[in-house]
Order: sequence, then C-alpha cells, then structure tokens
Amino acid sequence: MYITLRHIGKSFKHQPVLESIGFAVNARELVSIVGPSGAGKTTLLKIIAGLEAPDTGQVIFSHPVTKHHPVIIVFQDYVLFPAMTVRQNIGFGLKARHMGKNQIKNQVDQMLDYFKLAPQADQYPAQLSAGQKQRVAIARAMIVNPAVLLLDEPFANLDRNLKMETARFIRTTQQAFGIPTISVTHDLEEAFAMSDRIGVLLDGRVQQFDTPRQVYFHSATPAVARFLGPVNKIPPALFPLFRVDEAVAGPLNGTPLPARPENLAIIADPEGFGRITEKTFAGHYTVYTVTVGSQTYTIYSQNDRFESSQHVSLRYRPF
Ligand SMILES: Nc1ncnc2c1ncn2[C@@H]1O[C@H](COP(=O)(O)OP(=O)(O)OP(=O)(O)O)[C@@H](O)[C@H]1O
Repeated sequence: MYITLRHIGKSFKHQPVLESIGFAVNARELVSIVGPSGAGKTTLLKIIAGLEAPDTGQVIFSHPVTKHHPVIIVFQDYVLFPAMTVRQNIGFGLKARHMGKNQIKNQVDQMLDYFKLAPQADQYPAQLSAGQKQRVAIARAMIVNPAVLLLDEPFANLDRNLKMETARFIRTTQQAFGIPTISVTHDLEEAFAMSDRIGVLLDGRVQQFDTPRQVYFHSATPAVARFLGPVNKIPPALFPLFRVDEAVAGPLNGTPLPARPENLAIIADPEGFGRITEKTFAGHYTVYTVTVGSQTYTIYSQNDRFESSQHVSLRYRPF
C-alpha cells in the first residue's frame, strides 16, 4: 500500500462534500476517481496533495514525502508559466531545488526527448497546442521525481481523439516512471482505458472501488450502475426468453437483472419476442433500441445489418 485514505470528511459552510472516503493505492498503480461535476473530486485531490485540510480522517503515505520526493498535482488548466519557454517550464522544479545548470540541462533534454517536445523547446506556452501543453505539464511534474502524481481532469480542454491518445500516453508514462498516480475525471471512457482501479464518487462517498471491468459489469449500487452508462432491467418473468442461466438468476431472489448494452445479443428471428424500434450508427458499434412488450432495451452491437421494425430475439450474455 502506498497511499491510504482513511475516513476523509470535508464540509464547506456546513455542507458536506466528502463523507468518510477510504481507499488505498498501491505502488505503481494508476487509480481514477470518477464522479459528476461538483462531486468533490478536486477537493479530494487537494486534500491528498496537502493543499486543503480534511475535517476528519487522514492521508497516510507509506514512504516519507519530502522536498526531493514530493506529491505533485497537475491541474486541468496546466498552469504553465506563460513568460517561460517549454525548456524553462520543464526545468523549473529543478531550478527551484538549486540544482546545477548542466545537470538541469541534461535532465530537461531527456524529458524533451521522452515527451517528444524537443522541437518546441524554445517556444512559449501560448504557441503550443492543448496536447503539447499537457505534455509540458506532465514533464514538469515528472522531472522532480514525484512520490505521487495527482492529475485533475487530465482530459479537459482536449478534443475527442486526443483524449484517448492522452489516456494511453498517461498510462505508458506512469508505467515507465513507476509512480503511483491518482487521476480525477468525469471522462469515463478514458478513465476505464488507463486505470488499474476506479473509485466512483457519488453523494460524497466512494461507492465502489474496483477494477474497471468490475465497476462497469458488477456495479455495487444502482446509482453507480446508472452513472457509468445505460443499464437495462430484465424482469424475472422474461428470464426464460433471454435465456438467463440459473447461476445468474438464483442470487437475484426474484429481482430484475441489470444488464449493460454489451450484455445483450440480438438474434435475427421473424418469430422473435422483440422488435427493433431505433437504430443509430455510432462508428465502431451500432446502438439498437429493442421493444419487448412495454419495455425497451438498449443494445450495442458490432452488427449493423439489423433493420428498424425487424423482429428479433434477445439473449443475455454474462461477463
Ligand atoms: N473553497 C471552497 N469553499 C466553498 N465551497 C467549496 C470550496 N471548494 C469547493 N467547494 C464546493 O464543494 C463542492 C465540490 O467541489 P469540487 O471542485 O471538489 O468538485 P469537482 O467534483 O471537482 O467538480 P468539477 O468536476 O466540476 O471540477 C462544490 O459544490 C463546490 O462549490
């Protein structure tokens, strides 16, 4: 365990924002805390960074955090120094620690290479793209050998394509440098793509803390399930039609089965119990709405050949 949060609580003007937050991050682990706007993600990050004091609870580091091994937070607007070049921005932390000029130059050169910023070394932040600014911000953080890296909304200000690329870049960098990292974001797809574990922060509490697959397919609460994406509900009476196994149905004790759009397969069947009522092409998959009696189901399929008003059957596929 590298960082342990115990019962962290915080209120602003008697309004509770965080209540009894607890989780632990391992060395070399990348954890994302996801939650809606205003959930308290930035407040939590500031508490971990020591920039804000919690009302209750503690943040415990297994290794001493020092000036030479600090907790570094990268804010969403990057806060680069506008009057400094890329090279000066990246070297800032070393200069502040009074490192020798040659040593700073060597280390900055390494970072410029690693982060593919050598061509921009003498440019100013205003001349950079959003993606380049972000690489400068992360390079500036990494150069000081942080004990822990904290990222506040790392995908804000980036366009869609750049978001996924950035998620992959953060993951590779974090692995290469081996630094425990906590990212807070409301960008779910990117958080899923890069994280070892995800904490879902809703109503002031981390309601689930587990692998991306587990929180998505086996959400701990209905609120977690809804926050992470569409959920279909299959009523017990329809279990035979959907071919739901006894192993899945048994533990539900007669309650509906929550099913992600990926948990349902469409089968062409002129006698089928469902009918396609909507079809939307979404690039690498197609979103279908299938009506069964008075219920509708949302399904993501790789097959885009089903047609609106076609009769179909549905099958439940556990993950
Ligand atoms: N210093 C402060 N004084 C008073 N209220 C605050 C302060 N900082 C945060 N808050 C309130 O605490 C709540 C959580 O804010 P926070 O910025 O942590 O949320 P967030 O999840 O990061 O939101 P976003 O995704 O929109 O950035 C908000 O209601 C905010 O208004």
